[in-house]
Amino acid sequence: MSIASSGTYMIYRLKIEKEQVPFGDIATIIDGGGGDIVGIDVISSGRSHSVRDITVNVTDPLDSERIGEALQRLDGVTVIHVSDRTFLVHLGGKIEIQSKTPVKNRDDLSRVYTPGVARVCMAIAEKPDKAHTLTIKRNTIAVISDGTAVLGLGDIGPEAAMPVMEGKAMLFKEFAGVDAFPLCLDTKDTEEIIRIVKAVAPAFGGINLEDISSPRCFEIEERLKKELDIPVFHDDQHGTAVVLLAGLLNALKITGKRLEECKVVVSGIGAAGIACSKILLSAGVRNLIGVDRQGAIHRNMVYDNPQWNAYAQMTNPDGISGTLSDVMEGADVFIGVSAPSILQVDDVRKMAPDPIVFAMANPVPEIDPELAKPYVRVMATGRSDKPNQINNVLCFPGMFRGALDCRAREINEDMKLAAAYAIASVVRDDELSETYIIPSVFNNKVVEKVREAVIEAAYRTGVARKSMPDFHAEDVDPA
Ligand SMILES: NC(=O)C1=CN([C@@H]2O[C@H](COP(=O)(O)OP(=O)(O)OC[C@H]3O[C@@H](n4cnc5c(N)ncnc54)[C@H](O)[C@@H]3O)[C@@H](O)[C@H]2O)C=CC1
Ligand SMILES: CC(=O)C(=O)O
Ligand SMILES: [Mg+2]
Repeated sequence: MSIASSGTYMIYRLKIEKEQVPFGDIATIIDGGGGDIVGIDVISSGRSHSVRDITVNVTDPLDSERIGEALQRLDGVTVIHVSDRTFLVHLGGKIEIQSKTPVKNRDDLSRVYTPGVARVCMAIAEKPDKAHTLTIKRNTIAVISDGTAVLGLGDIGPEAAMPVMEGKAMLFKEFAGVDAFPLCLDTKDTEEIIRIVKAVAPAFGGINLEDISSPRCFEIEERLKKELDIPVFHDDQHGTAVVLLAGLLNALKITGKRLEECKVVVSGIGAAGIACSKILLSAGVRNLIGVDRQGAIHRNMVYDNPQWNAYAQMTNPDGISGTLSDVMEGADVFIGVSAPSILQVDDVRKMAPDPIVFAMANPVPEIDPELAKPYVRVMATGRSDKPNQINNVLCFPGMFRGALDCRAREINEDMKLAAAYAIASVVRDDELSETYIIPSVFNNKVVEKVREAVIEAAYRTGVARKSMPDFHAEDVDPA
């Protein structure tokens, strides 16, 4: 299974000599090279030649190169250029800033900027809390990364991380109306990241940390949570954990097992793996074994990573050691947040009856779902081109929508658990099946239900700063 196995659209702009080349020859080359023609647009047509854009779906980037080369070799065809629709959508970035009010004349100018703006500044200077209503803080969060654990691509640096962070920002806006601004930092230093985030925090109503590698991500999040009065949420930890729990609650309804009696193996004890393990323990799992590169994490070892020492105390009650393959014996549930293709079919075959496999590494899962399918009862991945997509996008838009709407000072454990149950509840019992345990990211009930559950939990736990009765009134009265 490759990064692009869902297919990508390539556009070949060809100059075709009409007398020399029947279109069938071009179609044969594309078809033989593994491409599907999905569109033909005539760009210009003269007496002797035409220029056409041929849009082709290819599953492997290497196929697209081979098709281009084969077309170039065809007498009477000139390949003018080849473009990749995925790259085209990234040209100049994917988001922009827009004004909410026009600036057409002197009167507009004097209200949005000086001198009028000065009165608003002074109102905030006298009562800093007004920043929540009179600035973008009310609806804007920062998506912050240092580019060290980007998807499953690893430490690819801040510039290369930007397309993912811009993508997250789009999803916040599209799904929940939250304005999100991507900030990729050119430092891996924990203290410097904390200092920078604190310094930019006045402009934002929340901080979404993204793709920061472990174990630094834990300290960065913990410190920022303590030192800031706005929600700080490391999405790879908690967003993933919330959606995983939602999916597992529904999968267990199908297999008829209880969390308390399941043996759960978690592969990859990094940011996502530790948070997934913690949420499962707080939801009732007792027998959970974490496995990383050197095998099962257990309490008879002392690890350099302090997170693992704490982890060993909370998990693996029988102190089992061994490889991933060893601990898969009799497991009811496998959760993968580690690396591509590390789970073998034989490991799945060793699992207890009705096994549940969530292979969530992106973009390539721990096991190809097609290979695992004959042996698992419920299979899920992080991918949008397969059934049961377990992806944190089901959580973070609604989570921040709710947190901003009640002006929560933090996102706590109750809010996360509430979000998980809310996501699970979107799939009704009469809809539930092996291939439908988790709602689609396009199901608009998800954000609504997560928002409501998060707000309710925020009030219940005393972290909401808007008073309940004023809640809707203030939405229409920004002063
Ligand atoms: N589907 C989803 O919503 C999400 C998926 N992920 C995916 O989970 C994976 C991990 O992400 P993070 O926790 O943020 O990264 P991380 O870098 O914090 O943790 C990864 C962990 O996996 C371990 N690991 C690497 N290769 C391994 C192997 N061969 N066997 C066992 N353990 C191995 C590493 O040592 C590390 O502890 C990535 O592929 C990421 O794309 C992460 C967040 C959300
Ligand atoms: C989905 C996501 O946040 C990740 O793979 O890192
Ligand atoms: Mg991420």
